[in-house]
Amino acid sequence: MPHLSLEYLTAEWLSLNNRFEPQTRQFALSFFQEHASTLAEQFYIAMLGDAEASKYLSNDDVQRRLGASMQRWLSNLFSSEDEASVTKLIAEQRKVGEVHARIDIPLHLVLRGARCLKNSFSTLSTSGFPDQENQRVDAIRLVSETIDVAMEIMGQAYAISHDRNSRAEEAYRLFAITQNIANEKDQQRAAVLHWENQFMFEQAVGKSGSALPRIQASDFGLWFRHKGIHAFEGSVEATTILDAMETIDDVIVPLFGSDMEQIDRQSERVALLHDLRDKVKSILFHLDSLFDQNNELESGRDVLTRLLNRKFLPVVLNKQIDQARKQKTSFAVVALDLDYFKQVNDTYGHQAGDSVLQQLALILVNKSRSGDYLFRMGGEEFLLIAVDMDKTNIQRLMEKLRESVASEPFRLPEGNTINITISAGAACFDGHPDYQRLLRKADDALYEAKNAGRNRVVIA
Ligand SMILES: Nc1nc2c(ncn2[C@@H]2O[C@H](COP(=O)(O)OP(=O)(O)OP(=O)(O)O)[C@@H](O)[C@H]2O)c(=O)[nH]1
Repeated sequence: MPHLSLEYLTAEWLSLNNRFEPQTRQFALSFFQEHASTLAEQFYIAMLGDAEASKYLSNDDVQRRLGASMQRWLSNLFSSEDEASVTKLIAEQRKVGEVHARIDIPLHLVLRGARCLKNSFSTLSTSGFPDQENQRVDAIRLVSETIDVAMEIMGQAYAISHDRNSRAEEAYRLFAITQNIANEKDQQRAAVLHWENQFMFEQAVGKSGSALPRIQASDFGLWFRHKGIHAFEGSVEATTILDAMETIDDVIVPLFGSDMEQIDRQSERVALLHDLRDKVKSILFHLDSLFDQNNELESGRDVLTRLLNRKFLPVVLNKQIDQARKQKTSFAVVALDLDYFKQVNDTYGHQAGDSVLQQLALILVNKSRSGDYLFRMGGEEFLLIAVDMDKTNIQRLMEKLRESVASEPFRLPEGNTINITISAGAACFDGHPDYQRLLRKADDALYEAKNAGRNRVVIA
């Protein structure tokens, strides 16, 4: 999509400004400064009335900052006069459009917000020019046209980013299941059977309902709910597998529960086990079919470590945010970085450094769960997205990773071994829709861990 050039937009915005008297612009400016909190409040009430819009505004942090950011945005719109500040203003509108696309706010909601602001201005400004109706009409036109120009620029940046995200999302859907498809299929089949075995054993030794393992929380369950479901999105088989898992966990397993005495007649117990086995068979059958349909897809990974590269990070994070919101769960983002890695390269050579990176990737894969995501962000920086994770568990997981790395002798190509440590910083999803914030918090926590002496973990 071609961009309207910056020069063209700047000239248009300046000519819009010049069509109005300086005191009209001044009026708009002081009006917005004076009424910022009332406007934010009205805006908030109007948007919360819309179920779709409210989910983008319900986060406490968004709510707290809304008034201030709206005031800043409006003040800038009416205080920028010369060419340099208008150019800066245009860049700001583009950035806002990109943020909206990143957090996937539908464009019509942004336009609705703008309409709400224009409407509030024309209603509230009646007292500003009691005797001069013409000036009030002028001010309304200025405010309306300025907000429209801002929306136009935001909208264009939004569309460009959104197109890019959609393409990445589609590519990711194809990519997600294609990392060695035969392997993945075998691994996930084995994970289903492992859960079934575990369940059979535990119920045979007399464990009751709540203590019995649930398939949705098993390795397979996590993998399917977080990765498989995106890869196979829209297919009937995927829905059938999700339904089968739900029936197992919510209907069949509880019958093995504290009411076991009531189903202690052998025949009822056997019938229940048959039901369970049928559901597991159905999961395996549909899983095979999903893999078979998708076995010709391409893959794309970091060449050195075979971890994900950062290309799909935005898609994965947006999907996790969406899922966490819908299912009221949380997840964590962990930034990991090797300590003093430069010394390894300087002392033992680049090839030795490469081998350390590969061994580290292997440890991270082995110590995380198959539903988690591991990225190599570049150089010696890694990122883990730990699904279904809260603050207590992430602390435990990070310590486990840190200790595993510290205690592992890393083999170098020459045959000798060295010890390496990592530092890590984590942030848990707190309901805020913008994943960049989460990445920033994890990075800040990592920075803190480095500053505190390295070989340690910090949670934001
Ligand atoms: N062998 C190898 N080295 C890499 C690769 N990518 C980045 N590096 C090296 O990683 C090193 C990173 O150094 P720094 O950023 O100073 O970090 P550090 O030495 O680990 O120090 P701290 O992170 O502060 O503990 C540099 O020497 C890079 O050349 C790679 O793919 N292979």
